[in-house]
Amino acid sequence: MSELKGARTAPRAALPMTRAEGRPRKPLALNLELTTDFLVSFLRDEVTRRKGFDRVVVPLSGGIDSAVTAYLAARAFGPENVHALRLPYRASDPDSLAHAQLVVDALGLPAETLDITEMVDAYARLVPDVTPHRLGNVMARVRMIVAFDKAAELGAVHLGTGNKTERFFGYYTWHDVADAAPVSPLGDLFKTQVRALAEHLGVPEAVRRKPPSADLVVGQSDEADLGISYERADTILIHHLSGYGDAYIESLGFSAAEIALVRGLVAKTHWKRALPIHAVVSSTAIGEFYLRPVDY
Ligand SMILES: Nc1ncnc2c1ncn2[C@@H]1O[C@H](COP(=O)(O)OP(=O)(O)OC[C@H]2O[C@@H]([n+]3cccc(C(=O)O)c3)[C@H](O)[C@@H]2O)[C@@H](O)[C@H]1O
Ligand SMILES: Nc1ncnc2c1ncn2[C@@H]1O[C@H](COP(=O)(O)OP(=O)(O)OP(=O)(O)O)[C@@H](O)[C@H]1O
Ligand SMILES: [Mg+2]
Repeated sequence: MSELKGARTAPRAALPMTRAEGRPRKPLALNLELTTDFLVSFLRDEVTRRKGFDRVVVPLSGGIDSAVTAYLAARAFGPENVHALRLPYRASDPDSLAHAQLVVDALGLPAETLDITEMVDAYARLVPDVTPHRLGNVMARVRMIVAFDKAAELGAVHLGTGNKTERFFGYYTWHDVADAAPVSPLGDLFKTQVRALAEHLGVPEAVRRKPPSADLVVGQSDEADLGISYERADTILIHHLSGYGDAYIESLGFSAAEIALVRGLVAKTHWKRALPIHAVVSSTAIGEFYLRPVDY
């Protein structure tokens, strides 16, 4: 894997084609072996070589994104160095715990369950009219607090699990456990690519087959919230991002309403993909004049 050592960008052969290279026939297809090698190498490079940690915490929900993250981490650091953290709330789907356990057992990970109900409900008592949507965001951010503290206890960093589809749709809680993580391996993979990778890595079928859910509000599912399936959304999204116009995307079998939905979700969430903004009042402003993007 020497050609991958130190690389932050996957070799070209792992990436789908862009418009400039001709019409992609299967634009979401990945070289799964090469992508796996790259992501394992990326994790070692970012966590160990650049940051000096050899253990990670993976908040494990029983869903496919955190399962794939755990599988990659187990290859990168060895299962004994991947601490699986299950963080149920009292209203969480019981399957979430059971499916997380399947991953723990399959990989042989050290695992821990910390119930976040008291933390979340303590806040809910302060704000009795809090809506389910807002309380869901509180849960997601409470998980972030716990993941950082667990990482501090273990001398580790926690891994983010966000994928590219949810990042482009702004379908996550800003600065939550999946977003505000030091290192994230899946952020440039569409959800359907994460599914393909999950099969390639041998993630248990029960985890791969169930409908994606944030599990923050009872009965919630990603595709119902978004109003479109990931299969259809990803194909529209990759063509939109590669510069194809509506007429061409419609010719692939998508409706004007679906295309408008996808374009609209991307357009209204640019702010979420950016870092918090600081006023600039000097010639020594961080990120403007003081540019040191990588710590060595
Ligand atoms: N234009 C703008 N520029 C800068 N900041 C802006 C802003 N608009 C809102 N904000 C701020 O951001 C807040 C809203 O954003 P945010 O707090 O993220 O919350 P919001 O976008 O309202 O909700 C997050 C959505 O993601 C879903 N989710 C969350 C976590 C995980 C998953 C999953 O798939 O697992 C899904 C969740 O169910 C919910 O539907 C506002 O309250 C405001 O403080
Ligand atoms: N109950 C939980 N325990 C531990 N971590 C959780 C829990 N719920 C959510 N998380 C963390 O938040 C992340 C975001 O949730 P999300 O639902 O997007 O991903 P997922 O559950 O792994 O996959 P899917 O999208 O298929 O449900 C998870 O990947 C996980 O890291
Ligand atoms: Mg989930």
